[in-house]
Amino acid sequence: MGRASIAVSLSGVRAGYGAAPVLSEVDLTLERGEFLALIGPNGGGKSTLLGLLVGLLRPIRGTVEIHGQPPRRARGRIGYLPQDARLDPEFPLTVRDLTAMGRLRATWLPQRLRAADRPAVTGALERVGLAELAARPVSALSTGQRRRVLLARALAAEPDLLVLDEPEAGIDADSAQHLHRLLSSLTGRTTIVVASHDIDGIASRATCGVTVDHGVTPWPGSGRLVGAPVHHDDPPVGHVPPPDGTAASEREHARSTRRPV
Ligand SMILES: Nc1ncnc2c1ncn2[C@@H]1O[C@H](COP(=O)(O)OP(=O)(O)OP(=O)(O)O)[C@@H](O)[C@H]1O
Repeated sequence: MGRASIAVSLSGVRAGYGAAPVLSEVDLTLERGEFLALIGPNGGGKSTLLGLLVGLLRPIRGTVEIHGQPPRRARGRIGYLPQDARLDPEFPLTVRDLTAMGRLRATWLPQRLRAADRPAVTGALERVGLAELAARPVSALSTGQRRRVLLARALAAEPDLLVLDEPEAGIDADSAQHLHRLLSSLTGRTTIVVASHDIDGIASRATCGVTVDHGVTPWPGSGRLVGAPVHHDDPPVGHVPPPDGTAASEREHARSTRRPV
């Protein structure tokens, strides 16, 4: 694997919000088109890791690169679904408006949507099954529908890297099935990083995975992910199921109590 095919690279990363780091010694390399699942306990650092990828958080130590650039410079290539997006209910924004924000560049200058942006917006709404609600105010949506619009916003960017923080949260069973199919259809073309507690759904569809618990531990078969640099004779990208176990909650617990190696 050459440098050009590397989408995400974290090397010797330590990150957090205060004196004690949340994440330490994180090395992780992801090839273009791979679908990486992050699982782990509450507070383990999944959102923190995603924040590093999208440039919301800078590492205390180490480097983070997206397509060879610092994340802030690569922002135009990243679509991000945050876990906790605050939407002002008083702000008169339609479903289409919010989705279209995914097309805007990261700048404070006023911008107009170009005609060429419209198909991407319409396509993103169709992909999340909200085309019929395009003209509805966001304030009139259910929690799950709002989540799906935010996913549409991330998709509308037509990103090289899609970063999703618990996309399954609050959505119904049909929408979850839809989401699984969507992620499978993007795999191989778009690099995907998803933090999820949906081990049997989303995480089982990933091509590789790590448990995040103040460090990262690759799932069996995903060893290539940890430790840069990556070499040409690495095994090909393939589906890597989450470790076996019994009930999903037990599996989650087993993983969440495992320490980084
Ligand atoms: N903005 C912040 N300021 C201070 N501490 C924070 C902040 N965001 C997260 N933390 C702390 O960092 C740690 C990791 O949080 P993070 O949200 O990354 O975990 P997570 O694995 O995504 O958890 P969950 O599964 O609950 O979403 C937690 O102890 C949390 O309290």
